[in-house]
Amino acid sequence: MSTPLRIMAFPLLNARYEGPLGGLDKVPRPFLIGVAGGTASGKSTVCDKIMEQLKKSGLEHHRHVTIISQDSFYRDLTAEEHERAKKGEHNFDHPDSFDVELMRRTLVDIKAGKVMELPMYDYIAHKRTTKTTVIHCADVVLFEGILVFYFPEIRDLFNMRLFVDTDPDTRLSRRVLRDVEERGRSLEQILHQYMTLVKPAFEEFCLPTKKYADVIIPRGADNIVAVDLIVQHIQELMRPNRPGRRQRNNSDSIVGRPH
Ligand SMILES: Nc1ncnc2c1ncn2[C@@H]1O[C@H](COP(=O)(O)OP(=O)(O)O)[C@@H](O)[C@H]1O
Ligand SMILES: O=c1ccn([C@@H]2O[C@H](COP(=O)(O)O)[C@@H](O)[C@H]2O)c(=O)[nH]1
Repeated sequence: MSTPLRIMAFPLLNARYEGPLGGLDKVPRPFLIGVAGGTASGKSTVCDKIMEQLKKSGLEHHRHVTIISQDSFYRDLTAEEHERAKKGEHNFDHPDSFDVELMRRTLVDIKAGKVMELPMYDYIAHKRTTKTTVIHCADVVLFEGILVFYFPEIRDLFNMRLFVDTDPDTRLSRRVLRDVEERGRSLEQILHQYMTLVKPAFEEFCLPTKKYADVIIPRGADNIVAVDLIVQHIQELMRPNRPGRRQRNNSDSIVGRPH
């Protein structure tokens, strides 16, 4: 049995939910950022960079930042599915692989300021682990995953949407190295899963969601300029008593947006 998600307590006194960018003078806290992109595009690395830079800023503007992964919301596998997964034949890249309602409720609770404990995912065992990430008093929550923009009920919860756009050959070579080193896969299994399931699902379900991004980050974490601009923008939005703060307009963008 995999570990269920747990809510530890009810809303914090200072938490509030105000919808995208709140009212004219308030920014929602936590500020929820969706980070999508293909497998091994650098989503986690970009999130780490954003978190590092937000935390680095002076004490006065110190931010509590948490990163969570869509992989915590994979549905539990049946024994038969688990056997297929071990051979690289279960489709973890299809939207049906995720428990979308659980994902939605969890994000709504996070936005409402509830203290949440989310299990981390074990890619070797193909299930959630007993290791958890606790979300508590976060100013910024980054939610990363291949299909975080695919489901409208999830997509609409984000205050900012980033898409990490990395060349497919680069992604495949990174995935091979990572899955051999960290996820206990053989080269044959990685390539078989990639060609039959991962690549077709990327083209059908993930790539079309790029159009929902506020910012597209070419080359991922190598793109220092894009990461710096994003961090500056978040800092500016979250600056207390910022004059003239206005509501988010869906046509707003920071670095660029798709056509
Ligand atoms: N800019 C980069 N240069 C070199 N290696 C990178 C870069 N970004 C990510 N990686 C490596 O590629 C692999 C996948 O990166 P990761 O950030 O985990 O991607 P994702 O979260 O999209 O799957 C990891 O092993 C990571 O260390
Ligand atoms: O048990 C599992 C769960 C997921 N995968 C693969 O992982 C990637 C998503 O993770 P990234 O960090 O974004 O690469 C997805 O493409 C799945 O194919 C898996 O192999 N096994």
